[in-house]
Formats: sequence, structure tokens, C-alpha cells
Amino acid sequence: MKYNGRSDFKHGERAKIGVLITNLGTPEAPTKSALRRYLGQFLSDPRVVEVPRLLWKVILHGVILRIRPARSAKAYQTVWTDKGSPLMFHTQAQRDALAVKLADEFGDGVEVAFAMRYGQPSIHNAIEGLMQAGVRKLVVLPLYPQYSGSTSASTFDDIAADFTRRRWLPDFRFISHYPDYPPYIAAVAEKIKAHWAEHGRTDKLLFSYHGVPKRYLLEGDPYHCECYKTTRLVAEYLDLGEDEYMTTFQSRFGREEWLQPYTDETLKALPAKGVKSVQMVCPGFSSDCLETIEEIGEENREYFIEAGGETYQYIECLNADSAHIDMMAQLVLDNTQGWQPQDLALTTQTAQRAKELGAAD
Ligand SMILES: C=CC1=C(C)c2cc3[nH]c(cc4nc(cc5[nH]c(cc1n2)c(C)c5CCC(=O)O)C(CCC(=O)O)=C4C)c(C)c3C=C
Ligand SMILES: [Fe+2]
Ligand SMILES: [Fe+2]
Repeated sequence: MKYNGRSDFKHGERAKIGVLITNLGTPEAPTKSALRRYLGQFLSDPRVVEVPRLLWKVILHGVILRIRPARSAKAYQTVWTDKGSPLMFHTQAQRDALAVKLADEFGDGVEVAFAMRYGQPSIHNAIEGLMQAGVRKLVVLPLYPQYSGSTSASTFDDIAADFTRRRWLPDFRFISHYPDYPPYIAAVAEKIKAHWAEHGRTDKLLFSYHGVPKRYLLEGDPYHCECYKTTRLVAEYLDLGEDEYMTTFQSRFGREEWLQPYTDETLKALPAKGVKSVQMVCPGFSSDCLETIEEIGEENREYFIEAGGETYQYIECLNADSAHIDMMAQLVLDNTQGWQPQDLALTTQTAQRAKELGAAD
């Protein structure tokens, strides 16, 4: 076994704090072949699809990867921009802004990177870059406010896989969720308020979260509860009455039952119940992406209007808004309590002894 490490370590070198933000990942291009690669990696993750491996391998390679890539590529083409995939450029912008913000706190003693769980930039490459830059204390912030095994734990698995191959592990903190973190709740609520100030209010506000199979909830995944908690706290902040908002779940995948109520079914049913205008918000997504721009912004709009709805508005994700970056910086600061970038505390004597033993200076 060859462990990853640095052979050019210098005694007295500054030990930096590393901050790694992550998100899900996105295909490299909106093409069938790129989608096949991306979906192949994503849907092979046992945290995402909890089906016996052999059976799933046959279904994935025999059916899904033959049909879905072409369909998904078409959908991605509708959201692709000159800057590439929205999920990618928003995450890059979040990293850049967070780096500026954290430099106020730690000066040049902090390194900020971003990575994607599937595809590039990979978690392994990002950690490698941070370690090469002298990071000895690492905080990882997956940008999933609500914990789910399929997202948060899967990210942890990938970090752990990197660590099993690493010679010198950093001090490590992992922010597994923040569904009720006051600055996050405030940022989501204030974004809604800003939308109201510009466009007024509608009959209902729908909080739409990405779904997971209902089976995961029944087997102990807290995701469902954490989504409801976020909704409740934002609704309280906004002083909403019970009948003014709803929580729904979108992006169903496969045949089994997922968390309900489904966003699409709800929107098809609301006009008949007298709800003619809705605003949609997706607090579980830190960045606008295929699932918000195309699925909520376009596809579900059609369902609602075809069913007799009159006004349908989508409120964008927090993306690289300053309130979102401030929230991330605060979360990082809360989770680096007691950490300061510092010179490695090696005495001259220790350094001398290490030199005698042949270590690089
Ligand atoms: C926000 C949290 C997310 C959870 C929880 C989640 C679970 C989950 N997703 C799938 C299947 C697919 N998701 C896809 C796209 C996608 N999913 C999330 C986030 C969560 N997924 C995001 C941010 C995105 C968009 C990525 C982008 O490039 O913009 C897709 C791919 C799109 C498609 O082909 O339709 C699939 C497939 C499962 C099975 C699952 C939980 C079990
Ligand atoms: Fe997903
Ligand atoms: Fe619950």
C-alpha cells in the first residue's frame, strides 16, 4: 500500500486551515455520453440507490443507462449556459466569495476549495490540493442543509475513502447538516421577503425539496423531518398561517414510493381547490441547478397552468448571495472554534533531531 503524502515538508511551515465546500456534481457537458458517465457514477453509489448490488447493476447497465442519458441530456441543454452548468458556476462563485470572506478572519492562513461528489473537481483532488498547500486542519461543508444518507453520508464516504489512502491526516470537522441554523433560516426567509417586496404575494408558498424513497425515512433517515423543520422555521420567521404554505417533494426517480406529497401532483391539484397563484421556493438546494431551473421553473409551471392555475413564480436559490456566503462563513467559524492557523509547534530541538534522522528540512 502506497499512502499519499508530501516529502517536501518543512519544519516551521505554517499549518493552515482548509475549508472544502461540496455539492452533488453535474455532467461535463449536456451530451448523451457525458450524461452516461455522470449518471453511471452517481447511480452506482450504494448510498443513493439502496438495492442489492447485483440486481441493481443489471438494471442500471441493462436499462437505465441505455435510456436516461439521452433524456437527461435534453433537459440539461435547456439550462446550460456560456459559463457551463449552473450548479458548477454557482458553486465556483460561492467558493470565490467565501475565500474573500474567510480571509478577513484568517488572513492567508486559510485555503478554500470546492469539490463535487460525482465528476470533477473530485473530492480527492480538492483534498490533495489543500494538503499540498499546507492544510493541517480541515472543515468540510457539504452544501446540503438537510441531512440525508444519500447526500451528506455519501460525501463523508468519499472523504473517508481519501483518508484511508492518506499518510498524514488533518484534524477534521464535518458539517453534516444545518436545517435549523438561524442564519440559514434568515437567509431563506429574507430572500422570500425580497421577492414579495418586488412581486407581491400569492395564495400559497410551496417549499419544494428533492425527494428520497419513503423506505429511507422508514429505515431511519432524518431527511424528511429536517425538511419539515426548515419549512416550519422559515414559516415562523415570515409569520405565515397554516394554510398559507406547504412542504412538497420533487424529482422522483424510479418506481417505488418517494416522500409525499409530490410537488407535481400537488400543483396539478391546487387550482381545483381554489389556489390560483403560487410561489415556489427550494431551500434544500444551495444552488440553482437542473432540478430547480428546469423542473420547478419550467416543467411544474406547465402542470399548474394546465390545471387552471394563473400565477406561478419561482424564487431562486441562495446561490452566491451575500447572505448565503455570510451564513457559510459563520457556519465555518462556529465549526473551527479553537482552531487558528499556526506555525507547527516543533521546537528547534525536535527539528534538529528530525534532521539527524534524515528528514527533509
Ligand atoms: C438536495 C439534495 C438532494 C437529494 C437528497 C438527492 C437525492 C437523490 N437524487 C437522486 C437522483 C437524481 N438526482 C439528480 C439531480 C440532482 N439531485 C440533486 C440533489 C439531491 N439529490 C441535485 C442538486 C441535482 C442536480 C444536479 C445538476 O447537475 O444540476 C439526477 C440527475 C438529473 C436527471 O438525470 O434527471 C438524478 C438521476 C436519487 C435517486 C436520490 C436519492 C435516493
Ligand atoms: Fe438528486
Ligand atoms: Fe418526519
